[in-house]
Order: sequence, then C-alpha cells, then structure tokens
Amino acid sequence: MARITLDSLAHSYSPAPGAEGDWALKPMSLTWRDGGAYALLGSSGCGKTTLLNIISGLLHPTRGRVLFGDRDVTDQPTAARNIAQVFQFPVVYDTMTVRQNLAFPLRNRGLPADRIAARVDAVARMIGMQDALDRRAQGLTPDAKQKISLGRGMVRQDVNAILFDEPLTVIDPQMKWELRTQLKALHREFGHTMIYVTHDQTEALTFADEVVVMSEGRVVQAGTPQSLFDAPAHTFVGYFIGSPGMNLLDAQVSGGTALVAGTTIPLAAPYAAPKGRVQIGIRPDAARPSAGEGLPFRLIRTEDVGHHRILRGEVAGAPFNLVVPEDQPILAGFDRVTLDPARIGVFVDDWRIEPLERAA
Ligand SMILES: Nc1ncnc2c1ncn2[C@@H]1O[C@H](COP(=O)(O)OP(=O)(O)OP(=O)(O)O)[C@@H](O)[C@H]1O
Repeated sequence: MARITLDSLAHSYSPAPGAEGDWALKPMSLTWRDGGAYALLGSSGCGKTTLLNIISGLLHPTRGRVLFGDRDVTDQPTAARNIAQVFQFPVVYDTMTVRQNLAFPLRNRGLPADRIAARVDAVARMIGMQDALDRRAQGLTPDAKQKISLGRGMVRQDVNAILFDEPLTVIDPQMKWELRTQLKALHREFGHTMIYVTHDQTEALTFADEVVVMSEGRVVQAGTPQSLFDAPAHTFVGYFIGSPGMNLLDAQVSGGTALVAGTTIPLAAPYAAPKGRVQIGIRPDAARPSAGEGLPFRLIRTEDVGHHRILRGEVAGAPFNLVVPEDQPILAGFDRVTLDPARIGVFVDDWRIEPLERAA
C-alpha cells in the first residue's frame, strides 16, 4: 500500500492547449494517505476518469507528477505501478470457475497454493459467493460477475492501491446497497488505499473517509462527508451534496445581516462587505416553516419521503426546499421561512467566504 501524491497535475487531450477550456484537468495537488478510502465525485465529464487513468498509468499527464510513497511513477507503465483496478463492467474469464477467477491475480504472482486457497476463501466470503466457487463464470448474472470483478480487485494484499471506476453501475439497486456496505467492510478489514470514482453522492459518502468533489476539471473541495455537508466550499458542492441540495439565494451582505429580496436576515457573525455575486446558502433542514416572519415562501408541492417531508417551493423566484420531520404539522398560514443563522453560508462568485469573526 502507498500514500499517493498528485503534484501540480494537469491534463489536456489537445496537443497544444491554450484556453482554460482545453484542459480536462485544471492544475491540482492532493495527498492521499496510505490506507485511506477516497471517492472522486462529480457529474459526467468533470474529469474523474481522466484523473483515475493518470493514477493507474493509462494516461500520461500533460503536467505534474504522480508519486506512490516517495517514488515518482509518472513515467511508469500501469504494470509497474502494482495496482488493482475494478471497472464499470465486469472483466471475468467466462471459461474459468469463480474460484479460478478469484485466484488468477495470485497465481500470476506465483503465490503458494495454500495461501491462494485461504485468500480466495476469505474474499469469496466477503462478496457472498462462497457457495458458487466451483461454478463457471459463464451464465452468471451481470451482478454476480461484477462481484467477482470486485473480489479479484481485492484479492491481492500487496497492491499499492485499488482503483474503482463506477463499479456498481451494472448492479441492481438493492444489491448496490449491500455491496457498498461490503466494500466499506473490506476496506476496514484489509486496509488498502482505495480510490472510488462515482457520480453518485450516496456511494461516495457511504464509502469514503474523504471525498474529492470535482467540477469542470477542477477539484472544488476535498473533505470528510460531514465537512462537505456542513461547510461546502463552493456552491456546486452545496448543491451536489445533500438531497435535496443546498438552497442558494442572491443576497446583499453587510456586517451581520443579509438582505434577500427586501427582507433582512440575521447572520451568526459579521462579514466584510463582499464584492461580486453574493449568495447565501442554507441546507433544507436548517430552514423552518413560519407564518408572518422571515422570507416570503411560495409552496409548490409536498413530497412525503418516509421519515421526513420535502416542501418544494420558491423564495424570491429561486427554487427553495425545506425538509421537515414527518410528524411536524404544517403551520396554519404558513407563507414564510426562517433560517438558522448558524447554518447560513455566504458565497461570493460561488466560493464560500469566512466571516470576520465567529460569534462566541
Ligand atoms: N480520449 C479523449 N480525447 C479527448 N477528450 C477526452 C477524452 N477522454 C475524455 N475527454 C474529455 O475530457 C473531459 C473529462 O472526461 P472524463 O471522462 O475524465 O470525465 P468523467 O468525469 O469521468 O465523466 P464520465 O463519468 O462521463 O466518464 C470531458 O470533457 C471529455 O469529453
């Protein structure tokens, strides 16, 4: 296993990149600790696969270096990097049994038969396929084949890292939940450095200790799931993480207040008068239905989603959602919302800014 460092990495598919738009990856530097579980999260086309391919050696970066531990591997081919990869679609040998498929990477390394057998048994147990070990892969469902791919990715203990590229795409929704939980358990048990690419926030947040959120080729924030939720550094993170995402409202901020469409809102701490496009952001569970006090709210529809309700509507012409506990009655005369000052973030040109001082 190894610590992975991305040092001033940037990539363009164009032979002569000029404008910012020519860069599939904008300059980024990150360090991932040995044994950590990381997710690369972002919508389609944001550069996740490009970054993963640079780490695995399938792609040479236009700029910057990749280090495994203290070793610069930028110019090394994939085979020399000692990594395991699990792709979106299963890669299994149909004519082999499940056992032979799982054992394949270990046989390649010339491990003794007893160690191979023990390891294959352990992995088969973790992926729930111990009863199918002697079946041929041919004829198994795509789910089962992908489980074999996952198992094969994890069978070697001496790899520097395991890279997963949207590995649950072909898995049916119910099984997804189970495999996600298993992957987390596998990480705990085996302690590999794992990098997991996904566009699905639930997958990223349940799997990773740290999530790297990408947008348009840029790393907009890297942090724990909790920190992304509580203090998104960018409006994209606020909107992309959470269900529904963060509410964003254009505002004028001055000192300890924000003015939104003529209504003054108290903030928890004063801000220096920011210049640029100023927005306040608030999570749907940090806004409360109110009658007579707060921002005028127009309710469009209510969605019952089990243990809570989502009230979808508008504030000052912008979409605005509230999440309220299922048992909380809707207030008579509900036509406004109040915001918890401690949970309001202030964003300038999409980036979060800090207050001058935090209220004690
Ligand atoms: N081989 C290539 N040649 C030229 N441009 C490419 C190539 N591969 C990717 N790109 C471009 O680079 C950008 C990043 O693509 P990338 O596949 O890394 O994104 P992604 O986040 O993995 O998306 P997806 O989830 O759809 O795979 C996109 O604009 C894409 O069109």
